[in-house]
Amino acid sequence: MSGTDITDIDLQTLRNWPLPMPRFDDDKEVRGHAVVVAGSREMPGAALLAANGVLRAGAGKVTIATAAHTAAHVATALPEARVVALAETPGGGFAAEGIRRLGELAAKADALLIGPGMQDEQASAELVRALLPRYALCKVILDAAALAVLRPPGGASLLADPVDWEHMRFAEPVLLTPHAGEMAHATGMEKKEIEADPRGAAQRAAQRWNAVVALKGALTIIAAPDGKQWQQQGGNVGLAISGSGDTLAGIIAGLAARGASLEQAAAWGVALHAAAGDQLAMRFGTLGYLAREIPAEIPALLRTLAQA
Ligand SMILES: NC(=O)C1=CN([C@@H]2O[C@H](COP(=O)(O)OP(=O)(O)OC[C@H]3O[C@@H](n4cnc5c(N)ncnc54)[C@H](O)[C@@H]3O)[C@@H](O)[C@H]2O)[C@@H](O)CC1
Ligand SMILES: Nc1ncnc2c1ncn2[C@@H]1O[C@H](COP(=O)(O)OP(=O)(O)O)[C@@H](O)[C@H]1O
Repeated sequence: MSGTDITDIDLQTLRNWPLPMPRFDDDKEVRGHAVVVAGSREMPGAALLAANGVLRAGAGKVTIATAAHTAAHVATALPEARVVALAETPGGGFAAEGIRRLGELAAKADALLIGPGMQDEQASAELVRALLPRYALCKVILDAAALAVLRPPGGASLLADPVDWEHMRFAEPVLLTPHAGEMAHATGMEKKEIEADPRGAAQRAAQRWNAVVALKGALTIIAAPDGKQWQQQGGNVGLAISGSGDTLAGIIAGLAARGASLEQAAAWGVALHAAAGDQLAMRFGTLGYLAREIPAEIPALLRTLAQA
C-alpha cells in the first residue's frame, strides 16, 4: 500500500521550506489569528495547552472557544487569549447554539483548531459537520474528539466501507492529527494494524478523506491527498505524556495561522515539538517534564531553525 517516496523531516527539509515570516510593521491580525475550539468541564487544560502552542509558534492572536463552566478559569490562566464561552450539552460537549458564533469567529480567523479536550464525541462530530460546510474559510485542524466526525453515525468503518465513506470526503482539505488509537477508532481498523503499517494507513486515509493526515507516534507520518509523504522519527519517550498532543495541535494551528500550508504547518510543527522534547529532556531528564513546558521551547527553536 505504501509508495516508495517519503521525505524525512530533517534540518535540510526544513531549511528548504522556510516558514512565512512577518514584516517588521505587521500588526497582530496580519501575524495570524487562530481560533481554538477546545476544553470541557473535565479537561479545561487542553484548551490552554493548545492556545499556548499557538502563541509560542509565533501567531499574533488566539481566541479560545470553550465550555461556559470553565471559561473564566481558562481566561485567567492565559491572559493573552480572548475567551468565548460556549453553552454545553448534558454530556459536556458544545451545544448547537454555539455554532453560529463559532462560524463568525472562524470567518475572521486564519486557522481553526477543533478538538483538544472536548467531551461528548457525538456533539463534537455534529459541531464539525455543521461548522465546516458553512464556514470553511480558513485552515482547519481537527484533533482528538473532533476526529469523531470521521465515523459515520452507524459506527461503520469508513476505510472498510466505501459507501459510507462517500459522505465523509472533505470538500477542501483539512488537517487531521490522530494518534494510532484515534485512527483505529475512526477507521474501524485494529490499532495493531495501523502500527504495523502507519504509512499505508495514513496514505489511504489522506486520499479517501481528502485530508492531510499527521498520524502521530514515536514515528509520525504526514500524508497528503496528492500522495506526498513525510516522516519524523525524533524526540523522545518523554513526549508520550498527557497533553503533549494538545500542544502539538496548537503549535501547528499557530504556524498555519502565520501562513504556512497545512502540510508545512504539520511538518514544521512535528519537528519543533520533537526538538522541544529533546531540549526538555536535556534540562530535566527524559521522563518527568510536563506538556505545559513544551510550548515555551518553541521560539528559540524557531530562531535556530530559521538561521540554520
Ligand atoms: N489537560 C487536559 O485537559 C488534557 C486533555 N487531554 C485530552 O484527552 C482526550 C482523550 O485523550 P486520549 O486520546 O488519550 O484518549 P483515551 O485515553 O480515551 O484513549 C483512546 C484510545 O487511544 C489509545 N491511545 C491513547 N493515546 C495513544 C497514543 N499516543 N498512541 C496510540 N494509542 C493511543 C488508548 O489506548 C485508547 O484505546 C483528548 O481530547 C485530549 O485532548 C489529554 O491530552 C490529556 C491532558
Ligand atoms: N515514544 C515517543 N517518542 C517520541 N514522540 C512521541 C512518543 N510517543 C508519543 N510521542 C509524540 O507525543 C505526542 C502525543 O500526542 P497524543 O497521544 O495526542 O497526546 P495527548 O492526547 O495526551 O495530548 C505526539 O506528537 C507523538 O508523536
